[in-house]
Amino acid sequence: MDSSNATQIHTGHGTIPRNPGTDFDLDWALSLTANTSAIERRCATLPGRRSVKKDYQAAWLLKAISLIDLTTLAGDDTEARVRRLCAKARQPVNAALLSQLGMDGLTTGAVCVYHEMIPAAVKALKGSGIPVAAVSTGFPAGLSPFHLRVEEIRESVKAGAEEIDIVISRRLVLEGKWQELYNEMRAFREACGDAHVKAILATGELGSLRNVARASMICMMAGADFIKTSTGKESVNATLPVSLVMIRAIREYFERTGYYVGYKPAGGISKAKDALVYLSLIKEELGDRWLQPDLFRFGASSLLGDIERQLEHHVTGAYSAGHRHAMA
Ligand SMILES: O=C[C@H](O)COP(=O)(O)O
Repeated sequence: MDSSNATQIHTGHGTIPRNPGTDFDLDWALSLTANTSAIERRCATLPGRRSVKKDYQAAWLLKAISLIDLTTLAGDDTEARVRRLCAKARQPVNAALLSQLGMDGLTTGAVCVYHEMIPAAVKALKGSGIPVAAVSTGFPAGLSPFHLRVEEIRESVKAGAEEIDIVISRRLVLEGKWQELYNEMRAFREACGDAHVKAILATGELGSLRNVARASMICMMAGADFIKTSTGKESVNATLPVSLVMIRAIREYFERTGYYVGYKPAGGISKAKDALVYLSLIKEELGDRWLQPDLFRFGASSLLGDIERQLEHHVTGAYSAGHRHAMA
């Protein structure tokens, strides 16, 4: 494997090497299995656990905001909608509330749009440091001609996207064509150049958790910077069992290669309490280092609204409790 593409990723949390990928290793990929009932048992315990402590809930909700790829992926997207979304990414929560919480300057992790909307997003985010992510390669089905899918990546990078969310060919997983999947992912990664590539597996269409584990590993071997569950357009999108399988594949890849790969659950995550469960899962399975925007994102179009409502309740609750205390 030529690792000349390997670069350092500089973040506010230190420098990590970008995943250059490894040689194709079929035995390794096929050694991954998934015990569905053990995975479901593990996931069932998560919502009741307290890795993300209740007392610190507001802080965790603020952390969740910093990890959102704020998304609009609709056929009727307009530049005006994208501009509004970018304004929200720059200032995700009411400024007075942020100030009360001591979090002036908080932004979302990125804004995620279709190719046509990249220029509007780049312009609206100028100077903010918030990257534009573009979905690509014939998103969401990924069934356009291969050379056009590769070209779409190049065009999106040229237009200013710093992150590219590609979709894999699900049929390659369903037909067990692992070498072809590796080659496809490798080509997508190369077309991205310096832009970070997130590999969307569309897990709801892969047939089994074992396929999810193997597809995760193949994409990481081929140089994915992130693996992502879903497009948001499948009938089943991000779930906890799928997340556990993908996260454990990330851990195994890290333990064997020393390379960090990020994780992005996406699709249908719209409640603050669900976001906290995902953060618990990451904290327990991968550790705090993965709870930074360079290694974790939520792909979500409506999560921010619920987090904002919960934060408002929290602050109002804290103030009224303080008020009661002061008047007693
Ligand atoms: O990648 C992001 C997803 O498409 C967003 O899905 P959502 O609209 O269900 O939050």
